[in-house]
Amino acid sequence: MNIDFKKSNGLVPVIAQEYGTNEILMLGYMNKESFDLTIKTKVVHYFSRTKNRIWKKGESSGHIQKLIDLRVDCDEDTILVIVEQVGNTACHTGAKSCFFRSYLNKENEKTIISSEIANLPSKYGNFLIKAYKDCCQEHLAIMSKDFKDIEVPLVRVHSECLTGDAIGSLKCDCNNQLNLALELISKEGGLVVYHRQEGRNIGLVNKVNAYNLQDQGYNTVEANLKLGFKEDERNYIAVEYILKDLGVKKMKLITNNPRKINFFENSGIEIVERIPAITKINKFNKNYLQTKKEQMGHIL
Ligand SMILES: Nc1nc2c(ncn2[C@@H]2O[C@H](COP(=O)(O)OP(=O)(O)OP(=O)(O)O)[C@@H](O)[C@H]2O)c(=O)[nH]1
Ligand SMILES: [Mg+2]
Ligand SMILES: [Zn+2]
Repeated sequence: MNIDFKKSNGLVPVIAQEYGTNEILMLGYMNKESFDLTIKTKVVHYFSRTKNRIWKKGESSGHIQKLIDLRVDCDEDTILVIVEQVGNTACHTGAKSCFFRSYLNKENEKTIISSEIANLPSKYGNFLIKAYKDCCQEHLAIMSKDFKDIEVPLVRVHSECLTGDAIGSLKCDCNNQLNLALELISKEGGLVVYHRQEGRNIGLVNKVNAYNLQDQGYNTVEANLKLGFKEDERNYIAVEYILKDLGVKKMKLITNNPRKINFFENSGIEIVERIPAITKINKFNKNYLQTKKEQMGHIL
């Protein structure tokens, strides 16, 4: 396989895509030298047209791109690099992807698509479900059958915790909170948004690395920071879209987290009441909950 560096005066466009999520992160250029450096070091080096020199992506921010695969297109004049994006940030603005704005849709608004509504009988009762897909994840809205008739429904926005929700991990309170929310909406009517931003949006691999650091004595906040993330990397853009799509104008939000409340206060959806999501403490999640209270401001 050859790469046609001659076609555009020694430079070839390079699309960077995140391994795992397939998210498009950025477009850059490579000359032969930066290409060779990338292959040799397994860290992506571009040729910066602005700086007019070889540019190791993340050289000053630390947000380097570890090379997982490099593909060449059919006529060998465009490169696709599949990368692990360190720090979850490819864009100099702090956004994950440089393509965070939409020209067709409202500025800064992400394009979100959705499914039809279907029935979901469950051990909690009979629900309706509707799935959504944004740039990065698929999410699920779980509604009680009478949801549309309730003026101020109970709403739980639950971030994905595979270890807790599916495996029953005792390190956190996620599984219990999810059960509590599903029981409540089944009884009183309402909605659970299952928000697939795993591990406060650092993803599963990074969360397990954070757990490894916690095994070594770091707390949940310190572990995130040590891995180069903020304590909480979540955003609720998709959730706001989902709530508005389902016609929620007022809600009783089930949460202990002041950040979630702040977000929705600026979204135009009124929080009429906060319903605490307090569940059983055990010896494995005691310190985790203590840290959330002391360092993340959770109302516990
Ligand atoms: N990075 C990281 N994420 C964690 C850890 N433990 C749990 N999580 C994630 O934390 C998130 C918890 O989600 P939620 O329960 O919806 O949010 P919350 O901040 O606890 O707020 P409320 O439960 O609403 O009070 C999930 O995405 C979990 O996967 C951890 O030690 N490190
Ligand atoms: Mg929680
Ligand atoms: Zn959890």
